[in-house]
Amino acid sequence: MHAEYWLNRWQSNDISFHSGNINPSLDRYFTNLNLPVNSRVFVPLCGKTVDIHYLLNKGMYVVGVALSELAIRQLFIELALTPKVTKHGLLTAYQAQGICIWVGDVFALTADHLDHVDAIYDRGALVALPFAIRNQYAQHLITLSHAALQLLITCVYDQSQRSGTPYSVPAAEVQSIYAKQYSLNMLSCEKLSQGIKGVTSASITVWLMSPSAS
Ligand SMILES: C[S@@+](CC[C@H](N)C(=O)[O-])C[C@H]1O[C@@H](n2cnc3c(N)ncnc32)[C@H](O)[C@@H]1O
Repeated sequence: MHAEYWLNRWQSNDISFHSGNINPSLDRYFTNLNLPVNSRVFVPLCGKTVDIHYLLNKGMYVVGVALSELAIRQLFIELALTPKVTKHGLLTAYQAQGICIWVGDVFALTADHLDHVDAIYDRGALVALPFAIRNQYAQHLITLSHAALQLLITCVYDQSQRSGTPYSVPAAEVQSIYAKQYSLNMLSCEKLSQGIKGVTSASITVWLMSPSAS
């Protein structure tokens, strides 16, 4: 049901979540990640975000996962890269210089598929998932990446005023799913002047999450 919803959205080009511009919070806070060139950045539920172009231009190796093969074909066309495509069970890898995108369900991905991860960039991923699976997703990311440093962007609004994505993920929920493994630093929390999808009071919150010393 969940997969079908997203695949239909890509099929009908109903991709209002996709922006032609680099996410301003990524540009503002990328240096906070302090990543050397050739670091491996995991972009879960990546779609064809132009933030991947940004990360590649910063010399990062990008690893992503996305349900829609159509999105990933478009991503490689827009990057002007010809991927090598290989099947690995339930997943298909699209690879080119500096990038590997896994097409399939994020929950089918294992740490072996990803290899080492230096940082995670989550924009439009946690907030794309319903409450019932967000904790499972968060624990899965921790397992996949061994709790790699993470830049997380969420939106916050009164969920009772609308249903559907992007879901509101308030600070208390971020803390409850991530505080065990991470030290959480809210870099910013800014009101959206236009609100979000008809809800007038909404904000965007950016978190820098560093692995806790164990
Ligand atoms: C809100 S969009 C955000 C895409 C991208 N992060 C961006 O910022 O443009 C959510 C994306 O997650 C993908 N997706 C949803 N559930 C997924 C899953 N279980 N595994 C992999 N990708 C998934 C959808 O196809 C969609 O492209």
